[in-house]
Formats: sequence, structure tokens, C-alpha cells
Amino acid sequence: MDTLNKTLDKRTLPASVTFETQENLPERVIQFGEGNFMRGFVDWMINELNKQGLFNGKVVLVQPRGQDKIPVINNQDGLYTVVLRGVEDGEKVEKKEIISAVSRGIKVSDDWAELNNIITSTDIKFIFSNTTEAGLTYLKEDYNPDFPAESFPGKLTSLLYHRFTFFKGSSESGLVIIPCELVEENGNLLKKIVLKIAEDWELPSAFINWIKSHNKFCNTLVDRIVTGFPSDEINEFEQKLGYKDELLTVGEPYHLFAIEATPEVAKEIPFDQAGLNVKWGDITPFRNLKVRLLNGPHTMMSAVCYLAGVDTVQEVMEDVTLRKFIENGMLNEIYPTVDIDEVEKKQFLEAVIERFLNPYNKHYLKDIALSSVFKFKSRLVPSLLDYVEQKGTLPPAITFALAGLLAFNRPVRVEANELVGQRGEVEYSIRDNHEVMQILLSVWTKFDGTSEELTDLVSEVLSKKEIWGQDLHAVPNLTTTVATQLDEILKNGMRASVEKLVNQASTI
Ligand SMILES: NC(=O)c1ccc[n+]([C@@H]2O[C@H](COP(=O)([O-])OP(=O)(O)OC[C@H]3O[C@@H](n4cnc5c(N)ncnc54)[C@H](O)[C@@H]3O)[C@@H](O)[C@H]2O)c1
Ligand SMILES: O=P(O)(O)OC[C@@H](O)[C@@H](O)[C@H](O)[C@H](O)CO
Repeated sequence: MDTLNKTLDKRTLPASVTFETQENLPERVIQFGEGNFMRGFVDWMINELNKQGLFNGKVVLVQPRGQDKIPVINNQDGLYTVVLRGVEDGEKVEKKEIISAVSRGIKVSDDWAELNNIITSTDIKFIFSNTTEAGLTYLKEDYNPDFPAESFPGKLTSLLYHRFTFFKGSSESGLVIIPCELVEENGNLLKKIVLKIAEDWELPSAFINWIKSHNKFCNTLVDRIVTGFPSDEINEFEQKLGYKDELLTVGEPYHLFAIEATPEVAKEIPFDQAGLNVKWGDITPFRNLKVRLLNGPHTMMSAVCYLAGVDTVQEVMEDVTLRKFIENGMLNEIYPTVDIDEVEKKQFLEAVIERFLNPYNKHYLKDIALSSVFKFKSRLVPSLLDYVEQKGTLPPAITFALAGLLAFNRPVRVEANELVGQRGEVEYSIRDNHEVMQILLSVWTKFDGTSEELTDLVSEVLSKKEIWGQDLHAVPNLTTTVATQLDEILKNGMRASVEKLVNQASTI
């Protein structure tokens, strides 16, 4: 049977492929962010709720940036496959499932009127989002109800105002808004930005009161490694599935969703009752644990281990030296800074190591290195500073990772507004926000190769408050330590330098 001219849609799907169609359910959720993570996490969860008759609602996907995914989503009738692969209790697990919780995709520019129509439906109760950390930011912009604002919070404010007007500010028309961006207090932040935009646009005080009194913005913490579309294994996947799926999303079985919300919200979208690992209540302990002990080591390895010659997280964990580097950082430097019950902390650390070793997840360091400077600030600097405060000395693996970050972000040339770095013969793109890239380009262009210049370069970067939100040059000895490590990396290469660091650590 020639299955491979079959695509995942209701018209051409092979009859042998069956799934719960979840037809005729009302649209109850608008989701900003159609990315891999949301499809492999929130929408996968809503699908599970629907299968168990616990929610009975579909999700409208909105692509906040670009429009290229929406036609694909609609061509596939909102259907896509989630494959979860990993090791659970020592056993290999591979589950595949067609997700039918998505009703359709909306192009914000072409379909703005339709989105305004959807927001006035009494069925709509929830807004979810993941627009990356870059999307959950304030932008001063003008209000024009006929066109979508540039920023995600701007679009949301405009839609909420339309809903408020349509329902004349009734209390029942308020929504539950659940942002999933990996930003501290994401719910509070989104609410603050929406209120600021409402003020900028001089929207009536009744609207501001309605936002404050009748809309619930929930802080969240999300955890699942979703590696997305498996480009380099797609042929094998298609053979196994029996159809083509341009939205195929691969991730690990592990998942945790912590949501700070009232019991009423938990009742309305009862993830936990569907057997999902969703915790309602204070998210702070989960956040510190996860961002520091999982995202922190990811960021540590992305620059250093990529430059040391490996490409994926699994390869890092199978390389004796690189694994030691990461485990030293995790165990000796980050672990003591996480203030949480010891048993829970130890279990999480062990689970993360097992997740990093997942032989089925091809998690590319280059992907993790996207916006690596910003990630270093939010995911490693807090541990670095706490360690300095606790021990009165610098954490060697984290400072080495900072030197590695600067080495990774050294452009060899600029191409079409992108910075290009180099590992041996191979070039890679350096992707960060515009301001950070300008600073990196400027400091590295001035650098003439001497060790003194390197100290100036490090001191200039570390003192930039616009990057770090504070002056890191003021941390005693940080500049000189990072400059010495960077000098070593530039002279002897990353592999030799990380080996030396690891050997020094094991002789102490
Ligand atoms: N992939 C994972 O394992 C994982 C796990 C937990 C959290 N996350 C978080 O999810 C986010 C998305 O990851 P992904 O793997 O889905 O990536 P992706 O590239 O598939 O999706 C990115 C999404 O963000 C939107 N976006 C990008 N820049 C934006 C901007 N400036 N304004 C508004 N929207 C913007 C895109 O339109 C898209 O919807 C990441 O920032 C990450 O912190 C990812
Ligand atoms: O998704 P990013 O790019 O923000 O960060 C890369 C990884 O650290 C991240 O995706 C983790 O795998 C994820 O946060 C696990 O829940």
C-alpha cells in the first residue's frame, strides 16, 4: 500500500489510522503560539481531557509571528501527531497519538476580524499562550481596533477590550488567562503589561476594573522536553505512521504543569483528574528547581559542549569529560542554591540526568543556544550570585560556561543581519535579540587578539545592565576569572580547556 502519498487530514488519511475525532465540540480556548512546545504539551493535555469527557472544548491556534504554520494546520484539519519517546522505570516507552483538540488556525493579519468574532463567543473561557520570552514583553504602540497590534500583549488587550465592550463588562464574560512562557510570574507580568497598554490607549476605567476583577491571570511553570519536528528521521517516522504529517511533534513522556489558580479554575479545566501531572497552587518551588537545575545545565552545555564538538544533549551525557563538567555544575554549584526539600531536590536532579540521557530525544545544542545570552541571565546568573553569597567564591563551572558563552557568541562575519559563528570548518548562526547582537558584534570587532584586550572585552560585556539587568563586572573577580578562561579557550580550544577544568575539579 502506498501510504506515503497520504497526509494527516480527514480526507486522505488511510482507513487503518484511527483516532478520536472529537467532532462538534465548541471552541473554548484561544491559544497564542502554535509552536512545537504548545502542541506537544497544552494541546496534548486538552486532547486527553476531551477523550475523557472532562473538558469538551477545542482550541483555536493563533500564530503570533509569521503566518507560515497556519495553512499547514488548516490543511491538516488541525490534526497532528505527538510522539513521546523515552525511558520510564528502566523501560523503553514510545507512544504515538493523533491530537484532534485543535479546531483551526488563525492568521492574525488576514483573519483579525474573525479572531474578534471568536473572542465574543460565550463558549470561549480560556486564553493560553507561549510566545517565547521575547513575546511576553511590553511594546509602546498605537491602538487601532481594525488591525492587530504588533506585540502579543497588545493583540490580547485589543481582543479583551472588544470582548468587554461586546458583553458590556459583565462579570461572567471574564476569561482565565494562562501564559506558559518560561518567565518568572508570567501571569502577573502579562496582567501588568495588559493594564499598562490599556492606560497607553486611554481605554475606559471600567475596562481596567473588569480586567482586574473578572479576568484571572495565572502564573505557571511548564516542563517537558519537546524537540519538535524530527527532520533527520522523518522518513522512518513516516514509514511507521503510514502518512505524512508536517506538524509531527516529538517529545519525552515526562511532563509537569504547575498552575497558580483558584479551585474554580481547576474544576473547569481538571487536568489532574485526567491523570496528568498538573499541580495547582504555589509554583515557586517548582520554578526554582526546574529553571535552575534543568534549564540552567542546558544553557551551560549549549555553548561549551557545542564548541567542544558535540551536537546533542545525549552526546554530552555520553562524553566522560563533558558529562563531568555538567554534573559538577549541577551538583556542586547549582544544587546548593536551590532552597527546597532535600529529598525532592535529589529526586529531581536524578530525573533530569535520566532525561538528559534519553536516547530517543535528539535535542540539539544549537537549538538550545537560541537567545543564549538572555537564557544565561535568567537561568544561570541567579545560581552564580547565590553561590558567591553562600561560599564567598566563584562557581568554576558556571564561570567557565560564561566564558564559553562569549566564545560561542564571537561572530566571524555578518550575513543578512545575522551573526555567523564558526566551529572548526562549520559555520553556525548566532541568534539573540537585536541589542545583544549589536553589543557582541561591537566588542568582538574591536578585539585585536591580546589578553589585555580580552579583559576589557569581558569587563565591557559584563558591565552592560541592558543585558544582565545589573552590573556583573561588580561581582568580585568575575571579570578576571572569565577573561582568563576565555583566553584559554581561544588559545587552546574548547575541548582542551574543558578537560583542564574538569581535571582541576577532580584534584581538589
Ligand atoms: N521545546 C521545549 O522543550 C520547551 C519546553 C518548555 C518550554 N518551552 C518554551 O516554549 C517556547 C517555544 O518553544 P517551541 O519549542 O514551541 O518553539 P517554536 O519555535 O516551535 O515556537 C515558538 C512560538 O513563539 C512564537 N514567537 C516567537 N517569537 C515571538 C515574538 N517575538 N512575539 C510573539 N510570538 C513569538 C512563534 O510564533 C511560535 O508560536 C520557548 O521559548 C521555550 O521557553 C519549550
Ligand atoms: O525552550 P528554550 O529554548 O527556552 O530552552 C531550551 C531548553 O532548556 C528547554 O526547552 C527545556 O528543554 C524545557 O524547558 C524543558 O521543560
